[in-house]
Amino acid sequence: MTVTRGLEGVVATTSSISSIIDDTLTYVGYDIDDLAKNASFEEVIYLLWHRKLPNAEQLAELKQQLSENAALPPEVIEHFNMYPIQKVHPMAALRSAVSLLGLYDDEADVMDTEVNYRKAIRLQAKMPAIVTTFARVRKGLEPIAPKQDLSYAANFLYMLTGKEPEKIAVEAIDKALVLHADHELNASTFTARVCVATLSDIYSGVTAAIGALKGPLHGGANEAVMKMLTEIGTIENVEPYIHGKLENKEKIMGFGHRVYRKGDPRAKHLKEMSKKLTELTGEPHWYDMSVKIESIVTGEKKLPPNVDFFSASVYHSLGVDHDLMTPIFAVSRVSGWLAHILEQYENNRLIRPRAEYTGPGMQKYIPIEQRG
Ligand SMILES: CC(=O)SCCNC(=O)CCNC(=O)[C@H](O)C(C)(C)COP(=O)(O)OP(=O)(O)OC[C@H]1O[C@@H](n2cnc3c(N)ncnc32)[C@H](O)[C@@H]1OP(=O)(O)O
Ligand SMILES: O=C([O-])CC(=O)C(=O)O
Repeated sequence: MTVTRGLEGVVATTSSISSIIDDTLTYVGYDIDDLAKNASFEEVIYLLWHRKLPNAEQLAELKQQLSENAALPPEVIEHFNMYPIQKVHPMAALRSAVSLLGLYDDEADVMDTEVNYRKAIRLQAKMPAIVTTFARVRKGLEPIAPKQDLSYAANFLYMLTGKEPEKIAVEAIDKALVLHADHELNASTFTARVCVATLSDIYSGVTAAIGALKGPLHGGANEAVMKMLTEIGTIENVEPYIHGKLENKEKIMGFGHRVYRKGDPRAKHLKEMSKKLTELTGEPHWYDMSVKIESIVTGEKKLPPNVDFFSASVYHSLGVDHDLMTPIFAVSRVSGWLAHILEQYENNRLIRPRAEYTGPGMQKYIPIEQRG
């Protein structure tokens, strides 16, 4: 048996959703740079789910479906009061809430292409309300119902703050959602596909994927980057802090990638946004510190920043609580998970690799009274 640890380089499926070839990321053949500049998140959802950009009518229909389905069932809102919400990480709350949503969807276990598409809309639509309701309830604030006439990104900010968001904030969130929407067979997407390849339901697949995204080696890295920036505190402290970590063989969060070698094409967009937003908020030190960290880590370890590195200072500048950074990633990535889940159902085969056994050889059962 040949063991490929971490399945590095293993091609486990075909997919027509997104590709990473020679450090270029495309969604259905559209370069991420093109989409980041021009597309709205709703257009990207449509693209990932239908493999084509929507025309005006199709986009309007999707937007309407998303806003009609954006509100949470009262049972899901109430459940946030049923556990020690102050101690719970929002990713754990999101994971549980998505699982709970499945209990209130009469079609949760219906395996039919059209029904699965309807479930995808319902789930995508509700993700912002889950995150923002949790964020408000834990502060003792009333949840805010979604507004029908707002875009997906604007509604997220509106439900979070209760105020009509500024244009620049909406544009920043919208672009971040576009940039995070899909990424070939990353760990959380693979998790979703493994789960539904048993012909389990969409809610189970997305619940499992949220669990995988939560870890700091994957989506959880953006929150870890902000924690690092906060610990560093000043530009003068960057060098001793980063050198200390590298000397201790500790990882610098937000750097490195399993697939990209020269660099993550999404990072430059977030870097640009970080510069602009940190200047606007009068806190340019977050950007300056990030750039200095980047120059040390790329210089000494040859590791470029990934999507999570500059997104930390972007979200911080938008006033987002630091532990909501990974949930925002999930609000975007659920579009990719759902595209992959639907693709998996279309041409399913159980995903079941092998393990090379390294435990003891054949042993004979020993009755408990004879064991040492
Ligand atoms: C959305 C996303 O998921 S993007 C990734 C987000 N995750 C992070 O930012 C966490 C930090 N980065 C990492 O842990 C890794 O680079 C990963 C998990 C992204 C990729 O991991 P892998 O492909 O398995 O690489 P692996 O962890 O084996 O690292 C290879 C070598 O580079 C080093 N390395 C990799 N990333 C880093 C880092 N961020 N800081 C310092 N060294 C690093 C490792 O220590 C290892 O060195 P060694 O060969 O001397 O032991
Ligand atoms: O592809 C990966 O391994 C991780 C990543 O960048 C993502 O999921 O966006």
